[in-house]
Parts: sequence; structure tokens; C-alpha cells
Amino acid sequence: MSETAPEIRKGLVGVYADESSISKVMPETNSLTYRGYAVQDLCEQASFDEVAYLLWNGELPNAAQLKAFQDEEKANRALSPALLKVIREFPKTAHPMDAIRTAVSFMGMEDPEWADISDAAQRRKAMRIFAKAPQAVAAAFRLSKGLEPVAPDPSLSYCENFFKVVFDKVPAKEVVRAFDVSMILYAEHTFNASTFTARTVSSTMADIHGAITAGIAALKGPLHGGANEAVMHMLKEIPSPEEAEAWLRSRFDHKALVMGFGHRVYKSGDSRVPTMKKYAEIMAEVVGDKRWMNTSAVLAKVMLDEKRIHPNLDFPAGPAYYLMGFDIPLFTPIFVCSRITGWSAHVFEQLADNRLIRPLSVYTGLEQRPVPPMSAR
Ligand SMILES: CC(=O)SCCNC(=O)CCNC(=O)[C@H](O)C(C)(C)COP(=O)(O)OP(=O)(O)OC[C@H]1O[C@@H](n2cnc3c(N)ncnc32)[C@H](O)[C@@H]1OP(=O)(O)O
Ligand SMILES: O=C([O-])CC(=O)C(=O)O
Repeated sequence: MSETAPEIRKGLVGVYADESSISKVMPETNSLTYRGYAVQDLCEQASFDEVAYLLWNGELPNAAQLKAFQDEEKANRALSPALLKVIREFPKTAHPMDAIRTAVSFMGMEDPEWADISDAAQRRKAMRIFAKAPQAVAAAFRLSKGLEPVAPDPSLSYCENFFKVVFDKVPAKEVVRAFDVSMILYAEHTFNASTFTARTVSSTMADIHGAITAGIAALKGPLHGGANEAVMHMLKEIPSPEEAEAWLRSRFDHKALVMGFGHRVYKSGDSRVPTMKKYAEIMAEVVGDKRWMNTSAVLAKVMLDEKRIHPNLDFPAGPAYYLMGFDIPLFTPIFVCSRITGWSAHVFEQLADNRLIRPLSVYTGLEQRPVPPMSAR
């Protein structure tokens, strides 16, 4: 009997690994829903805090539920003196993604419930990670610039407080609004690489701090979340919008990747791009600087005309964050603060009906052979 070779789907392209009721990506209509709500509707009618609650609980909160959720988040913002001391010792040259990855891992060691992976404890731990992440990102970033950390302000929303702890001030309402929208758009996206990583860690029944630490590690790569930083580095390399087409064509000549374009699931446009682009344009208007959006428009047109490849969410998010005043190495850590909500929802879902994630590989190495003695090697 002849054996048929097992089918390998490199990169797990097109593989369904499990069921999930958290979000739905519909590439045929370029749409995305969180718990059944279109992400664009959530951007216009809800805040990031409400979306975080929705992802974790399955329904939008009423006013009392939202207040209780926000109160709990605000009460958990402060970093422990031990964590702050460790952050002070981080190398000044460290990337803020490595700082937040290490900080979340440290939070796991000091969490009073680290050994408890019951659903209730995982939810309390998720809230603590979510609440503390902005402070950890901002403290590491400020210390690397020779500035002292800023204490969180419980009178501010999650997004306002993010600006407060980074810049020690909260910008105009339209800037916070654009940031809030970006946080909603980044919150959740089915079985992307970092979420699948977090679920894989959880499937071993490891704790949520480990799952989120691993998620952060996976998000850092430029093929995934790190692309929002790479996009801005790319835009800054292009001297002017007029020179963008020639710059891009030279990338084609070198067969180089163009950051912020392409997507594993969306092949005719990322559902989140129109909304993020709209808010990036609002930011360009607020700041009075159209260069980045004009350059972006040229790149998007040529990529579509020549390669039939559309931009992904990182493409408008990069310039939007730059126009909000963030240093480029903060872009992916912002994505982390948002995606902690999605990763956590997946950790809860994975553990509610768990099976160890463990695929197979086809062996291509040498056939079994004897170990030669040292004198014969
Ligand atoms: C939030 C997020 O994580 S969104 C993704 C952010 N990542 C980026 O922006 C990085 C740039 N993009 C990429 O590297 C890829 O598009 C990925 C990793 C996102 C998706 O990868 P895949 O699904 O494996 O790509 P896919 O199979 O659709 O690629 C098809 C073809 O388009 C090309 N292509 C895809 N994206 C790009 C790009 N950004 N620049 C140039 N060519 C590209 C591929 O090289 C491939 O060419 P080939 O057929 O000649 O080999
Ligand atoms: O879905 C993906 O593969 C990547 C992505 O857009 C995300 O994680 O938001």
C-alpha cells in the first residue's frame, strides 16, 4: 500500500485551528465584527473602554457596568515599587516592546494570584495587566529619555491617561478621539500570529501573564504589529510625496517588502483601514502637516495599480501616531495596550474548552544512524 504524503500548509495558511465567538473577519466583504458588532459602528458609537468590556464579557456594558469596569481599571493602574525599580534598571537603549514584554513577565511573578488559572482569577489578572501596561510602557520610555515616570491619573479615561503618563499632559479632544478609535481598531483580530501564540501558551494551562508576554513577543515582529513602526520609518525615508513613486519603484526593483501592505486574510482591503485613514487625516488637519498622508496616498495608489496589494491597518496607524506626537518606538507598545484586551478574551475562551495545541511536522532530516565514537568523528 502506498502512503500518501501528509499535506503541509506552511504558515498554517487557510487552516482552521479552532472555533471562536470573539470576532469575525469577512475578507469577501472587507468587514470585521467584535461579538457581532461592526467595528466601524463601535468606533463611532462606543469608547475603547466599552469595547474592552465587550470583548471580555460578550455584551456591551450598561452605564453601571461600564463605571464598575473603569473603576476597577483605574484602581489597578499603579506599578509596584519593585517593578518600577526594575524598570529603572532597564538598558536605556532597550526597545519599549522589550520593556513592556519584560514588565508583563515581572508582573506575573509578583501577582498574588499567579498560580490560579481559574476563569475568575484569569479575569482579575487580565485587568491588572491591562491597567498597568500604559504605565510600564511610559515609565520605561520616559526613563530612557532621562525623564521621571508620571503617576497615573484616576480622573482620566484609559486613553487620556495613556497620553498623561507618556507626555505628562492630555491633548485636545480630537487627538484623544483619534487615539481611542485606533485602540478599538487594534483590539482584536481572530487567530492572528500573536493571538494564536497567546492561545498556544494558554493551552498548556500556563498562566495569563505568560500568554500575554508571549503575545507581546510575537507582536513585535515587523511582519505583524512591528509594521506600524516600520511604516513610519519608511515614510520618513521618502524625501517628499513627489518622490514617493520613484522610491517605491526602486523597492520593487529590489523585490523588497513594502511595510504596511498586504495581509494574510484580507486580499482586497483591510476592513479597518478606511476608519483609521479618516482619523489619520483628521490628525494631519489638526497638526497642519499633510506630508505623511500625501506620501501615503501615492504609495497606496502605486501598490494597488502595480501589485494589486492593499494597505493594512498599520499603514494609516503609523502616521496617525506620529502626528499625535508619539516617538516611533512607542507605536507597537500602543498596539500592545489595545491588543491585551483581545489576547485576554482568547485566553479566557481557550481555557473554557481547552485542548493542548500541538501540530505535527514532516521530518526531513537524516534517517536513524548509529552514534559514532568520539575517535571516529
Ligand atoms: C496588524 C498586522 O499584523 S497587519 C500585517 C502587518 N505587516 C506588514 O505590513 C508587513 C508587510 N506585509 C507582509 O509581509 C505580508 O503581506 C504579510 C506577512 C502581512 C502577509 O503575508 P502572506 O499572507 O504570506 O502574503 P501573500 O502570500 O499574500 O503574498 C502574496 C504575494 O504578495 C507579495 N507581498 C505581500 N505583501 C507584500 C508587501 N508588503 N510588499 C511587497 N510584496 C508583498 C508577496 O511577496 C507574495 O509575492 P510572490 O507571490 O511573488 O511570492
Ligand atoms: O490578522 C492578522 O493576521 C494581523 C492583523 O491584522 C492583526 O492582528 O490585527
